[in-house]
Amino acid sequence: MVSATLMVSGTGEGMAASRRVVTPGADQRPPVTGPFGGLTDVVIQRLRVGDQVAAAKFGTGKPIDDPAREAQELAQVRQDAVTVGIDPDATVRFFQDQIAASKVVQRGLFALWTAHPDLAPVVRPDLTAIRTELDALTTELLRQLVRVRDVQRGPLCRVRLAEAKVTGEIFERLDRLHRRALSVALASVCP
Ligand SMILES: C=C(O[C@@H]1C=C(C(=O)O)C=C[C@H]1O)C(=O)O
Repeated sequence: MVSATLMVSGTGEGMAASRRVVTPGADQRPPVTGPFGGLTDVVIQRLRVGDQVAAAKFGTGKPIDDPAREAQELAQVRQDAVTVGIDPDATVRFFQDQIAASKVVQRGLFALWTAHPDLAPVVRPDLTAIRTELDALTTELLRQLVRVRDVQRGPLCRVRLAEAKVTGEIFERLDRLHRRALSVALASVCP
């Protein structure tokens, strides 16, 4: 039995974000399907880390936006893209979307927790540790981008992406806020 804070759709944006439910084998969900399944899976993992970032910042006066950190991340992925042989501009665009999506999550949760302080997290995670986790996800996302290169160029890119997006939303039980963030995060995957 795994206890997880799940985001349940249809109950108002973010309102269910802090509802504790116990799901049998939440770690055994079916995988997001199709050639973009792996990529979408990691994108969703990164969105969930956005919840942790929000919890680390909320009530501390730390702003959601950290332009210096963003610039450093984007410079790094530009360099990494060249190393692994994928388009640096497209890669930077993709990571700009990941950052924007994380901020959608953070803003949504800040708004929720401000309006409903009883739903605010009681434990404040360590932002430095979370950023280490984000860096690891960056490496994994780059790996996934290399894997999907040909599908991105193919005629069915949007169809395949829609498949991964919909199965991701359902299997990962994303609420409205996280679905909105997922749309932002996947916006530039297909040319
Ligand atoms: C995730 C954070 O919040 C924002 C989003 C970032 C990201 O998604 O990489 C980076 C910096 C911040 O603008 C953070 O501060 O680490």
